[in-house]
Amino acid sequence: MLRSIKSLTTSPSSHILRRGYASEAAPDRKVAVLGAAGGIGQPLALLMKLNPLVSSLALYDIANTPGVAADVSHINTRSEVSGYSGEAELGKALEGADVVIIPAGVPRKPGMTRDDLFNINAGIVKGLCQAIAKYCPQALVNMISNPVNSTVPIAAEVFKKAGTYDPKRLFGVTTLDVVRAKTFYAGKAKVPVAEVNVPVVGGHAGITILPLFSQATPKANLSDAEITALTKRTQDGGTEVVEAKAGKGSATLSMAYAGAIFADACLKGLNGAPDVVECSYVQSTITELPFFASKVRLGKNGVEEVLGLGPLSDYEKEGLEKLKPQLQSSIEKGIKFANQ
Ligand SMILES: NC(=O)c1ccc[n+]([C@@H]2O[C@H](COP(=O)([O-])OP(=O)(O)OC[C@H]3O[C@@H](n4cnc5c(N)ncnc54)[C@H](O)[C@@H]3O)[C@@H](O)[C@H]2O)c1
Ligand SMILES: O=C(O)C[C@H](O)C(=O)O
Repeated sequence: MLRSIKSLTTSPSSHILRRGYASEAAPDRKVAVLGAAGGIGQPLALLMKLNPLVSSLALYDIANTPGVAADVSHINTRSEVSGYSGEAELGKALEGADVVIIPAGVPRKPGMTRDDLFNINAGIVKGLCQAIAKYCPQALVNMISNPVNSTVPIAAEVFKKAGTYDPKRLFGVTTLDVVRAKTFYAGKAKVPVAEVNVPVVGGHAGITILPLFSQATPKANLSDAEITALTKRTQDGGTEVVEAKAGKGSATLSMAYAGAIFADACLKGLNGAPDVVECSYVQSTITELPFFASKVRLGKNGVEEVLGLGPLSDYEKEGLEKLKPQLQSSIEKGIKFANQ
């Protein structure tokens, strides 16, 4: 380990703990972030450092981790922060992890699809998952690296080969689609954004992202044209950011926020909190596709229940049929790669 930094301000008498912000009764939980020095990794490390459910935060990247770890470690919250740099330290970063979050890999540039990242990111994800199978096979894996529609099937195949696959413990992080759908819906429906709920199902690329605005709450009387526009904006949300960043990467800050929400839900589930439900891309039987994003109930073992789609509008039924061939082919591509 290049550097192990203990936060100096996490003694039981610290201000935050005295205020009860971090429950002293919360069990110890280790979270590892792989790709922690990147555009998502850094703000995600910050947000996980702020999470009182985390007792140990391991930050891993192929380079530049010590600086990020030193910086984050000075924040006076519960978790102890350790930085790990380079493959030789990956095992230490992973040992004992309850949740592993993976934002490692290259982001899109304008004109690229997420699938254009496959050639580089598939190999990165495969290597990281082999290490997870070896060092923390029980961990809940939160896959952020794109193309998520393929990287999750790759992870599943790697774990199967290693004999450690548990479909309840593997998640594609699609929370950013939900975050976007909520924001865009609130703006259009003129309802308080904090009260909005919108399930987003399918996958995480273009038309495979299917927001179910017919189930959105609070209810609003939006026209078909408005629903179509909201759906398209949610599906193209990633591209909107890639174009605005003009070659400097894709969503990082909103993704870190979304990743932190999803990891927090995983931790709450592990700790036995009731009714923890988030959308995620998981092994699924609710359609004929082997992986599919939908609402998932989280618990002590990861996925407790994959919830059904609920009633769909005709527009959403059409969207569901359209996305299936594309999602199926991304899944097959991932499986084929992992078994090469
Ligand atoms: N799921 C989603 O909703 C979502 C949203 C945004 C971005 N993403 C994806 O997240 C990934 C990361 O995006 P970013 O903007 O943070 O990119 P980035 O280039 O800023 O950071 C990626 C980091 O990964 C590291 N890395 C590369 N290979 C590694 C390896 N083998 N082990 C550990 N770390 C490694 C790099 O050193 C870098 O620090 C991209 O694939 C992007 O498409 C997904
Ligand atoms: O769009 C991208 O390439 C990154 C991410 O998947 C997103 O939805 O923002």
